[in-house]
Amino acid sequence: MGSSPNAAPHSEPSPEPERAPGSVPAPHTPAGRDGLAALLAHPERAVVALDFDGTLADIVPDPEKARAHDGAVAALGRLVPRLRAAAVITGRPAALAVRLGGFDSVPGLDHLTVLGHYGVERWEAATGTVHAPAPHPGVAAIQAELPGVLDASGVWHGTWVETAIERKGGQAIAVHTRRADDPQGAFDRLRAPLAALAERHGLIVEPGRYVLELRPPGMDKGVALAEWVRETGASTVLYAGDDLGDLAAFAAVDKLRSDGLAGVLVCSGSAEVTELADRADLVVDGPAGVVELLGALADHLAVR
Ligand SMILES: O=P(O)(O)OC[C@H]1O[C@H](O[C@H]2O[C@H](CO)[C@@H](O)[C@H](O)[C@H]2O)[C@H](O)[C@@H](O)[C@@H]1O
Repeated sequence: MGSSPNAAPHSEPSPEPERAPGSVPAPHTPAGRDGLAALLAHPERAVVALDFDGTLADIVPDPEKARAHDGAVAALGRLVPRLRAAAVITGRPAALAVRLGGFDSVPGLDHLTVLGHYGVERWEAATGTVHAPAPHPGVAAIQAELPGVLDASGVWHGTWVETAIERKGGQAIAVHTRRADDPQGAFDRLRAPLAALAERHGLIVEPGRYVLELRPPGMDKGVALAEWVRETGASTVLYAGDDLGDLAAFAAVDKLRSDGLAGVLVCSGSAEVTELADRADLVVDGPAGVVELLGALADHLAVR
């Protein structure tokens, strides 16, 4: 997709990773192979962090209808008890990710952490509670102005504007173009006016898969991941993501590796986003491939 977050679909299949012994797919980089070897040798020192939409959940036109891919929660339930810790790091509100993912009250996931809104919110399975800061005042101001800005863009007509807006618990607001007649054209046309709107109210625009999210600055998945890994005391980290918002987490893993930790970067591959595949140690075939990887890790660790 080059510099655009949403590439034109193509028909090339995702690369099929080689299989390491025990049928865990093998990373194609030396650093990734070292990271995987460290995870398999000492899972009690390893943590796994995963993005939600596009990584644990298939992309669907209506954000409310996203659900964890079949087998994702079961695979996590088998893998996570063998690790030091696990987290889901998502742009979604933490409680919504928990509901859509079905992560609560799952055997094996009783110590899962969900970091929502790119790390601003935190949900712990152990307590079932969410910690969230007070909303940035700019979000409410933008909510009031946004329908007018979208109407003026001419991308949607009438009530369709409302289907484009995702009100994210007052902490951020997302504009989706996937259901517009021309999703990429709408995305391109809205980018500048939404950037201007965000700037007027002290927010930033986070571009994603046919989505432009207006959210407060100061936190990203890289900061969230690095802080959480430090907190766990882990010496190995595996991170899996699919979208531009995950690049900060990829950069954090690179930095942790330069500090001496072992790491594995997994791309949940899609035709819509190619930037992560270029930087990953391992590319798998979307959420189905992620679930297969989690299951293979769990199987391997079960027979150790
Ligand atoms: O960090 P993530 O868990 O990947 O969340 C990022 C955004 O994902 C969601 O939008 C994406 O998934 C939708 C459902 O499949 C899809 O309709 C949309 O086109 C995708 O961009 C979510 O709705 C956003 O709020 C998240 O910020």
